[in-house]
Amino acid sequence: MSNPTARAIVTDIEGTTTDISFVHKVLFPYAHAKLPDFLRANSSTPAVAEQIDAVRSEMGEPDATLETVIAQLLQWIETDQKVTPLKALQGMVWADGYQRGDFTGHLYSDVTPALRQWKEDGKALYVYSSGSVQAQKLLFGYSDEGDLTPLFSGYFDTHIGHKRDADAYQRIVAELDLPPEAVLFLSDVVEELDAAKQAGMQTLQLVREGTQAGTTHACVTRFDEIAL
Ligand SMILES: CSCCC(=O)C(=O)COP(=O)(O)O
Ligand SMILES: [Mg+2]
Repeated sequence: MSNPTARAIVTDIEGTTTDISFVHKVLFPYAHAKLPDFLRANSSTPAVAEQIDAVRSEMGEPDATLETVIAQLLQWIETDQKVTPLKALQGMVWADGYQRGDFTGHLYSDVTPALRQWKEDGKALYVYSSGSVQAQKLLFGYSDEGDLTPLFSGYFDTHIGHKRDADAYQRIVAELDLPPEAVLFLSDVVEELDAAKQAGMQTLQLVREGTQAGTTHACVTRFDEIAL
């Protein structure tokens, strides 16, 4: 599989670099367990208070109590909602877990060698995930393979737009200051790849165990099948 014109690679995390089950069986349960006490203890810290207010706005309930906000956040975690303030708060809670060594960021074994090779070959590497930029930096900074953050030139989360929305990819390409066809987007989710393709980007679907191949995007099962 060859994309010789790609000058930058933007990668998704969950289902692409990282096992979905690490996100759903380690990260989400950790956030579910720790978030309530974290919020009760830190609700007046400005960075936390800002996100609590953003949750109230998303709920359309500006006067919601902290306990109502907590109940809403837990329900969003249970149903895997990609709501920006939830993602910001999850990142804050996971920081403690990574720093204490409760877990490391899972990466498939083919990911790190490929990232290192692409970087050495002069490709610029970026991440685009629904997880917050803080959460992305934590996952790669405290990964199974050590700190990989020096490999990346930048990170994008839902502040740039939602992953199934072509506008988000247009904004990413504008920030990279490259023509869209020079940027390759890697993801396991067809709707995300469709949106990136609509924005003019190259696309490649990762079909990891447990995910399904789409119809219109080229597919690989591992990063070492991608020749750039
Ligand atoms: C950044 S690690 C946490 C992953 C996460 O919270 C998430 O929602 C995964 O979304 P993705 O866009 O990487 O599929
Ligand atoms: Mg994914």
